[in-house]
Amino acid sequence: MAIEQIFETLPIHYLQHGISKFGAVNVALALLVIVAVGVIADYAWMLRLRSKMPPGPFPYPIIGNTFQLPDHKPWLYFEELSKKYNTPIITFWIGRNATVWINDAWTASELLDKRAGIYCSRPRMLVFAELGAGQNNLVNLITTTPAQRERFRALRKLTHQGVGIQQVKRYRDFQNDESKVVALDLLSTPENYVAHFERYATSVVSIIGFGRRVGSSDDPIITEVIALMHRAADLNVPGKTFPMLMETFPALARVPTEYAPWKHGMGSKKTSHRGHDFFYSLASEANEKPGHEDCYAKMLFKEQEKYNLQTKEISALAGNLFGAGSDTSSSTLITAVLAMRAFPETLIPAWEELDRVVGQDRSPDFDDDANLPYMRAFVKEVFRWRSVAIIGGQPHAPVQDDYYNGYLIPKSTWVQGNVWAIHHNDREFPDPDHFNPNRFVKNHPDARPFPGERGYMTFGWGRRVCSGQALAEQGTWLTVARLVWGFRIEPALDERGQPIPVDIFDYTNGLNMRPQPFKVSIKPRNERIRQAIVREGEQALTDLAPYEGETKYRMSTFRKG
Ligand code: HEM
Repeated sequence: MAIEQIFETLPIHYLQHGISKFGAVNVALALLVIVAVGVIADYAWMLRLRSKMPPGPFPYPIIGNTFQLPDHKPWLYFEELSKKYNTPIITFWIGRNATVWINDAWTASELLDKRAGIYCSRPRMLVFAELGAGQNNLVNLITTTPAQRERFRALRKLTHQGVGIQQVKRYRDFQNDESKVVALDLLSTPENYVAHFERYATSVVSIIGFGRRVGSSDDPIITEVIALMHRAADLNVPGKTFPMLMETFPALARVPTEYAPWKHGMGSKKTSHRGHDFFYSLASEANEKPGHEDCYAKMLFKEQEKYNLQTKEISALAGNLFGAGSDTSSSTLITAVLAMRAFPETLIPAWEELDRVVGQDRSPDFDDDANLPYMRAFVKEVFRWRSVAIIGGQPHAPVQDDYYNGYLIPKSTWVQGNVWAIHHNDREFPDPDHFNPNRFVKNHPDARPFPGERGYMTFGWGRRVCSGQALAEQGTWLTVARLVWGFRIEPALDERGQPIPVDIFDYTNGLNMRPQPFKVSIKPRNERIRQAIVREGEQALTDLAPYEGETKYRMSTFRKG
């Protein structure tokens, strides 16, 4: 803390006065001594803290370990460090901030689930929160004081009124219809499978939020909003380049955005927290439009007075549907296609089960879930194999000092669950890069103990566990089951007729990761199934007609300020 305080308490007029009285050289020397003493005191504080915290690489003054971070995929590096220090939790200094990385399922469960009351907060996050979605957005909300905790409970309750476990059952009809449209679209333009998944995921949350479906991949909600979410996910990976380097040098965040290229446009007053005004406008537009009385935006306005909701809060709650629920769900579906392409042997038992239980004249429905245990295991393995939120989303932070195995984890420390390492531990998941649904088949020899009933930690932990988990799980199950039931996912061929290989490690470097574009052949399994897909898809489009509509707002207009 010492250094920041020195700079903050050094008003410029004292400096001018000092220079005229003692001369520039003397003042410069005095300043140097003050800075040196400050740095030494600060470093002593860091090292003292380090001696009590979980092990990790030795930090340097001011910069900590920041410059030891790799250029890409830091989760692999933290997994390695955990092995090197032979401990499930390690400490890594981002500048002068100690961050703790949990690399093991049992430790994550012990700290983040069992001690959920302690690890329920978020740390101060400069890039993701203060310059990004806002520290007061539910996803980033700090909950150290009783007032903050009360606000957190209110915002979380409102979110659950939109996408809680009970609520999302109401959405099954249109979610199912949108998923049938995906299958229909895959018949005509299979090469655009990524766009179809993005449209599906965005449309589902848009109907929930605003009573309006997204019928085309050219809809600005996709071309502008989702593009922005991708950018945000890419910029928010711990790293030694800007903008994340501002976490190491927080003073740089104070420079006005127009003079600070390192901020990558973040924190601009004109855009007021990443398009907030845009989401508020979308919500109030939906609120004023007659019909779809049960959409989330209308509920927020109805509850505005009771919960004293501010404009920014309405905006953030509405925007979170897209921010948290669209890229995540579509990336998971892309991963499912990669798994199906790379591990075709896993489809044979799935087809056997689907043909036996569902048949070929209709696609699987929510009611079939209980009778399709292998399909359920298949989807769980999709969530485990390449989890989209690869570092568990935003960090947690303890609301008080805590001890684990004798190590101190100080209040407000940045605590991150390394989902990559957790889901790649040989002890729980032998041969972890092998896509193997049998790991989740009850009593199968490939199944291993894992904390919690789900068998994976893809949706986070404790009080901050993903609010949209039920929605994402039911939609992913249904769409993956429909894909497996309906299609052969096989190698695409190059111009010489040779199969084009895929690389199961070639993923993006984002906070939410997805496979890099890959080519694949997607064809209906047979004519009978093709006809069922057409019939169901066309009916779904008719049933979805009441949700057709346009918004007059464009995010680009707001962002130009
Ligand atoms: C496959 C899809 C999804 C995945 C893998 C996912 C994963 C996550 C993860 C890992 C977190 C952080 C949890 C933690 O801090 O412990 C999170 C938080 C959150 N997610 Fe999701 N998510 C998905 C879909 C959704 C959807 C569809 C919605 C809503 C429509 C949603 C809304 C949220 C919200 C509001 C939070 C913040 C919770 C808080 O801080 O209290 N997510 N999600």
